[in-house]
Order: sequence, then structure tokens, then C-alpha cells
Amino acid sequence: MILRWFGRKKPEEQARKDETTALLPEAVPAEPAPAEPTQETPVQEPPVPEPVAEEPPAPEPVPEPELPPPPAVETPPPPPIAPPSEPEERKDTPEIVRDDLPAALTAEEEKPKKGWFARLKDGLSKSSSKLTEGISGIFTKRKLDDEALEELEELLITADLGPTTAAKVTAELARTRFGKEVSPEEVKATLAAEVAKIVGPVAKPLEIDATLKPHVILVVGVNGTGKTTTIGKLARQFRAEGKTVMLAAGDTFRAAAVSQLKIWGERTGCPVVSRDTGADAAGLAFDALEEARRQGVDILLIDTAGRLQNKAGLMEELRKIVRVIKKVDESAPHTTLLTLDATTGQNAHNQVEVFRDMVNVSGLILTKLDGSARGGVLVSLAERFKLPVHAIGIGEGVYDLRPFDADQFAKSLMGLPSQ
Ligand SMILES: Nc1nc2c(ncn2[C@@H]2O[C@H](COP(=O)(O)OP(=O)(O)OP(=O)(O)O)[C@@H](O)[C@H]2O)c(=O)[nH]1
Repeated sequence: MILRWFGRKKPEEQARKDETTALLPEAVPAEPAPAEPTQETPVQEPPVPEPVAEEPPAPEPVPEPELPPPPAVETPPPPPIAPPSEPEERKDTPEIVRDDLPAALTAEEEKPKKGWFARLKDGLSKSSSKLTEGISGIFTKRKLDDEALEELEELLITADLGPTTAAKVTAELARTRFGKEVSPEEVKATLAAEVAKIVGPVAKPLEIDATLKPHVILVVGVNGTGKTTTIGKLARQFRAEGKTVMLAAGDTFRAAAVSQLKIWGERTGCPVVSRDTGADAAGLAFDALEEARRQGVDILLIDTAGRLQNKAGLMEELRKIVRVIKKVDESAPHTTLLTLDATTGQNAHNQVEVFRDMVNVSGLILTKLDGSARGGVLVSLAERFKLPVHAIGIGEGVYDLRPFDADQFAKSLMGLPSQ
């Protein structure tokens, strides 16, 4: 596989970090789940006032699209047909690009010079220096006694590995080395091995089912956690693998989110299905899936809103998207990715709980591990939720996303060399 260059130009950046962390209370109160509507009774979005001034008012509830006739089992997909008269708000969707990547993606010179492990290690340096300095402080010329173990456990908790992981890892260290003098290097190596054991089972690459046309990937997460950027990075990877990709701008509440996705679409040569601000996100997802089917696209990536300040409204919107796309393909979405911003530390746990209640999250992508001193949170997430971690993001660039590798991550977190 040849990875080609992705454009020099960066997508417009959204200064939404504050928004992201502000959105999540320490513990998000449980909302009563709305009754699952039937087809005959389209859901009416409750008229909850939007607390954020910049967002447009909630759109008028749009009835769910008509259920198309069920596709016959074991029959090939219908031949491409021209869509019937378009609804008024619908815009033309560009045809899928089947040839080479756009020129912007083929420029090699700006590909990262360093290898992934070196960049991962650099990216995790804030997290690792906190740990390694702490370990050196505890274990320089000291025996592994109860007091040292207690200090180590505390250090691991403050580094976001979580109490369960911290207890497990220190217990393992005590089992093999108690009463002996241990060097900081030995401790780091033991911890790296234990961390790799914990995160190993969740390190699962994102698998695309080539028989699906399209394989539908729904991307959910709190605003600012990196959904749109991750979609752009994934789109480039899929395109570089020769797959055809369509993007759906499902965050219809924010005009900036739509234009950001369009920029990624242009750069990666992927058509973007979008609607006017305030349009019904489920209707858009439905149209996008129909269009992707019509064009025989390999992968459809659907962006979504992440306004947790209106949690009930968001839950209804996400569930409606899922319900509606199932009318086109009952097995969709085939993957539901939750993006988590590693800089939010333990707050990421709340986000998993909240989004798991809303949609059937099938895997995680941890973003911003580069800017975070809290990269250890990946370990506690793995321990607690056991959800696959498909990839990690270590920067804003298009090459800054890679499949999650347990061993590399554990070594980088402990500041150890790759061998
Ligand atoms: N350092 C770093 N920045 C990242 C990473 N992933 C995304 N970002 C940046 O985080 C910011 C938010 O990313 P978006 O992709 O817009 O997040 P979003 O979840 O789509 O947010 P909304 O558009 O508000 O829904 C942008 O400035 C991105 O460039 C990462 O892995 N590392």
C-alpha cells in the first residue's frame, strides 16, 4: 500500500477545547430513555431551548423518510438509477472519485519525517515524563516495600491509569520483586509489560467489510473531541488503500462543522453530502446512505453533532439517525466510533457511559494523545469498558492517526525505547 501525501493546507480550526470540557459535568445525570417510536408515530423533537447562543434554534421536527421497499435477499444491489425529483433542500452530491488520489494527497514532501513510534513517544512525552520522573523519585536506591508500593499506586492513579489498574499493576510488581532493591528502569519495564497486557485485548484495527457497499461508519462524540478531523484522517487512509469514500455532514447545527468536513472532502477527494444549517440530521444520513448505495461507494463516514448540553435532544437525534439509516440497510451502522479527547482525562469515562447509552458504540478512537499529560486514561478505559480501541490520534495532521498498538503505546507511556 502506498501512503501518499495529504495536503499542506490544514482544516479550519475550531477553538472548542473549552466547550468540550465545559460540556461534561463530572457525573452526567441519567436521562429517562424516550419511548421508542413506531414508524407511524414520527418522533417530535422536544422543544428544548438551546443554551448556546451561536447555535441556531432546534429545527422543526422532520418526519422520518418513507420506508423504501425491503431489498430482496440474495439479490444484487439495484442498478444505479437517477434519483427521482429532489426534495427542495437537497443539494447535488458530487459523484464518487474512482481514480487516483487528488494531487494534494500525492505530495510526498510533507509526510512526517520521523517514524510513528518516535512521534508517538514525542506525543506521549507529557504523560510519560510525569510517570518516569515519579518512578525515579520513588525507586532510586530503594527497596520495594509497602511504602514504595503505596507511592507508586498513587502516582499511577494521578497519571489517570485509574485505581483498578494501579492496584493490579503494583500487585504484580510486588509479587515478583517485593523486598528487593529495584531500579527505576526495572519498574518502568515491569509497568510497561503490565500496561501492554491490559490494553492488548482492546487493540483491534478497524475492519472494513468489503462486501458492504457501503460499510457505514457513524462517528459520535462530544464537540471538539476530534470527530471531523478523525473522519478526514480515516478518509485519507481509506482512499490511500484504494477505497471509495463518501462523507455525510451530520452535524447540521454548526455551519462551521459542515464547512470543515467539506474541506476534508475536497482534500481527500471524497464527495460530501450536506444540507443547510438546521436541517434534519437523520434525513441527511438517510439521503447520504441512499446516495452511497446508488454510487456503490465502499465506505460512508457520517459526522454527527455532540452537544451534550442538550443531552436529551442529542440522544434523540443520534437514535433517530440510527433508526432511519436502518430503513435503508438494516445492518447499518456497521461501525459506531466514539472519539475521546485524551486531554480530558477521567471525563472520558463519563463520555463513554453517556454515548454507550445513546448508541451502540462499537469502538473508540483516542485523540490528542500528543497534547495530553493524561494519556494513561487509555489504560483505565481499556480496563473498565473493554471496548476496542481502533486508533489513536497524536496530532492535527492527516498522518497523525494510526491503528492502536498495545506494545508501542505501553513503551511510549513509560518513556522506553521500542526494543
Ligand atoms: N493535537 C491534536 N489535535 C487534534 C487531534 N484531533 C483533533 N484535533 C484538533 O481538535 C480540534 C477539534 O477537532 P474537530 O475534529 O473539529 O472536533 P469535532 O469533534 O468534530 O468538533 P465539532 O466540529 O465541534 O463537532 C481541532 O482543532 C483539531 O485540529 C489530535 O489527535 N491531536
